[in-house]
Amino acid sequence: MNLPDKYIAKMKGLLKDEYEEYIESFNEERLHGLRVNNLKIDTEEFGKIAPFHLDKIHWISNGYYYAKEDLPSKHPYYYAGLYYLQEPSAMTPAELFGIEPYDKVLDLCAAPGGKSTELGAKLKGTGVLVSNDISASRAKSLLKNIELAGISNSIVLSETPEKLSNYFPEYFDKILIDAPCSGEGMFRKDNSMIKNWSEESVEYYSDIQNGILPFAAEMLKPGGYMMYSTCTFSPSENEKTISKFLDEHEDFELANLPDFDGFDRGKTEWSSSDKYDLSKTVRLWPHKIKGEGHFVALLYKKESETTKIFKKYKMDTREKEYSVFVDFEKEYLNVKFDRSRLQVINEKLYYMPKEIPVLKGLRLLRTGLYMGDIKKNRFEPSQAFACSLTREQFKNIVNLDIMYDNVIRYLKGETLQVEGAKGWNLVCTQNYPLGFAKKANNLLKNKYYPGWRYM
Ligand SMILES: C[S@@+](CC[C@H](N)C(=O)[O-])C[C@H]1O[C@@H](n2cnc3c(N)ncnc32)[C@H](O)[C@@H]1O
Repeated sequence: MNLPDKYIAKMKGLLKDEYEEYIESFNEERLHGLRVNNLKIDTEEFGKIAPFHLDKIHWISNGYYYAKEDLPSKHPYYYAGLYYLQEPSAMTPAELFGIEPYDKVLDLCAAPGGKSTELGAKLKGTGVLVSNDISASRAKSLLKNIELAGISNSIVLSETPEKLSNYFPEYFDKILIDAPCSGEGMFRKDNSMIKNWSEESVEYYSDIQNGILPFAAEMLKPGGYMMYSTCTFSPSENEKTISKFLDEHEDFELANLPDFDGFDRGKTEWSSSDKYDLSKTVRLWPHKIKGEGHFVALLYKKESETTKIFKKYKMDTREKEYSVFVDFEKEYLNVKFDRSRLQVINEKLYYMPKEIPVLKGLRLLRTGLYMGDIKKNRFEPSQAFACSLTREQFKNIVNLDIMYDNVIRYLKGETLQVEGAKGWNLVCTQNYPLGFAKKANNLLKNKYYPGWRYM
């Protein structure tokens, strides 16, 4: 491991007696983590059906370590959205945040969606999840992961925090800032992070973090919580960022995070003042826990009267614009969608979250669930819609046995010759939805989204 001399000197200074243990942790194999998507399947049930070598991650209720040779990204259950592959320590912020159904949640630096997909699962289809990333290309993978996970109540954006703050004043109950950082905690997992490291890069990221936090604060309701996390060790990006923020925001205070075996705490002596008890924050070290490096802080915005109002989004779609969907619903669905949330935009039908602000002028990748396309005489359901459904919600099912190659053939976009009712079918494996197909004559026409095909 070729660590920069200046980095070694800095870590020796921070860790003192513990430095040798830290360095030895680089000789250990990196760990592989998988987080079960509880929107689709219960954690214990997944443990029973998954053909992987699983070991529970002790501080993550739905997290498992898997063996490298399991290749879970190649398994059809991955395509059914049953889990997300994520480094174990990176699961910590969403696990500790205390998201509750009906919360309005913002994930400000969200791509590619490791934490957003869990925040969405914890909302259980209620409230609203706004997932944003400043990088338009990274926001595209974020959208895919949100759709694959079956999260239906989300807005996906690619904006600056400053611009967002004009649209969502004191709107959110909870905001996660998983900040861009110098990535020191990922050195063992990703060698390229080492090459990009310099003392200047630490200062560069610290400036960005200090720039993001005040805008996040403006979007949080009084009485709401803001979580700040990084995957780096440097105090300038962790304790010092938090103490600087608290110096400038007297309406905020640090909230305590729980303790688990192997957790270390943040250090007040590593911040720029002794005014705040940084031991309420959490530090994860690769020599103390089976995971990489992470820092997590929880901030509480004190209660006060909110004076901020946001301009409400008004639905402006009349039933006749989506009448083809109503026919589709009668013929194929066992659920009825709330008419007041259906919105047609450019011949696409969306199921919108409730009580959202006007979004005009923002770089939007998705508002709500993209259900499908309104064609002249018919409705064409989308891949995202298939991912949001359970087997019970659709009338015609083609259930492919996981043991046979028809599952992979379907995911590759091939036409199958299998039994099925005429018209639209929800294709599942072991009753977990994968996508749509349309039965005509004796063939099952494959409607799996071409951009997501199995490679
Ligand atoms: C640590 S990564 C986020 C990882 C993500 N939360 C996950 O769990 O998959 C930080 C992200 O912040 C984004 N970013 C950088 N500067 C930003 C800014 N000023 N506003 C919003 N996002 C920003 C980057 O594009 C990057 O995707």
